Amino acid sequence: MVQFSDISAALETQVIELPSWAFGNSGTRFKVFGTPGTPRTPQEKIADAAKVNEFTGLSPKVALHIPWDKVDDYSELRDYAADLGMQLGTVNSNTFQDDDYKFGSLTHVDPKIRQKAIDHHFECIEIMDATGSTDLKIWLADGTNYPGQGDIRGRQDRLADSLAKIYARVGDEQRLVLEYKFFEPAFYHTDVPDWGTSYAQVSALGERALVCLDTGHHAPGTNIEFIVAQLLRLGKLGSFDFNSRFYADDDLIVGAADPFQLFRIIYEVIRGGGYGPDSGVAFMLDQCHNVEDKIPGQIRSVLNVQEMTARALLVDGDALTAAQNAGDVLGANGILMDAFYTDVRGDLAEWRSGRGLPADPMVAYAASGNQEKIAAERVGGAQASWGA
Ligand SMILES: O=C[C@H](O)[C@H](O)[C@H](O)[C@H](O)CO
Ligand SMILES: [Zn+2]
Ligand SMILES: [Zn+2]
Repeated sequence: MVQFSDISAALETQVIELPSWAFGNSGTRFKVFGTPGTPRTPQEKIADAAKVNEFTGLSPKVALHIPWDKVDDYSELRDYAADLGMQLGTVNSNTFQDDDYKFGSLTHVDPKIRQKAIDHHFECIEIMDATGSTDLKIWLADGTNYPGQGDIRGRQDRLADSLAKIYARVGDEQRLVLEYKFFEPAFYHTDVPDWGTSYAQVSALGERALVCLDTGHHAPGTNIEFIVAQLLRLGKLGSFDFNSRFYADDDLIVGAADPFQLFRIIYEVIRGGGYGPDSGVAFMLDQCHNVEDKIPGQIRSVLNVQEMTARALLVDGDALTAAQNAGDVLGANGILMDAFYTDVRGDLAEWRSGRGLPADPMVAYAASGNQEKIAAERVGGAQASWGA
């Protein structure tokens, strides 16, 4: 039986990267709600991410989205973050909000439009050089809405060519992660719809090109942990965009909709060697808090990942392997379920207290008065939101 004390050290190394855009206003096509205290600048987003790290000790890294986090001096932004104990992480490109990309970006039939999209990624790589970021994350809205609208094969060939040009500029200490998504905003075909396509495209590039798995980007019923196991086996899982969903790409708090799925995913990460500081697998959140306050929403999120990580680390691997090899169906399932049903919240609270962190970060943050403080201070100016 694995005890909590056996996994305590493994929990020390967990790093969950926060998305700067989760602190801005986001919403749906129906409405983007404003919230008192929402940041107006990349600096205020980073300050909010630092608050999450202050109360959880889990999130010393914040991902940027370009141009949403555009500033004049990125090394200055790096220093600003460092003063708050934060590192600037993954740089997310954006080729989904420019009129020129209506019919595609890296897949567009017009070489001028493709070059414009490629140049945007060159700009992102220059930003990475200034921020010290290692990962360039590419998610493409590219796709079509009607059969016949686009040449699926031709678009794949143009995508491969564009990615090769971008990859050639990626530094030796840097990586390119390609995110897939089975639909939206395209509703007939998406050019990078599944792990197989992302794998095929990044494998053609080289060893520093990897797959990004967003947990909200699969068809209902998809066994995501199987994809995790396979990509780890192939050495091509670069990063996660963690969130949860009831229906589509809802970008809800990770673990909120299906904590058992999160547990199963993280179990396969651990089993496949994808957990730990040298695993090369980045844990990032990709969420939007449409109705709940954003800082506590992010605190809740990183705690959910930590909790399911602790439960997955409690799986008695030896006993499980023995039961699997013995064909003991219910025994094997029972061993995994025992870990999942182990309530680790008390142990985690003690674990935090032992490290100078609040036993219950949600309660501590609510009592800190920070939410009221930023609501009072951040008046005037435009609140940050998707698209701005
Ligand atoms: O659905 C879009 C993807 O999840 C991307 O990761 C995107 O960049 C992110 O959601 C912010 O819009
Ligand atoms: Zn994503
Ligand atoms: Zn998404």
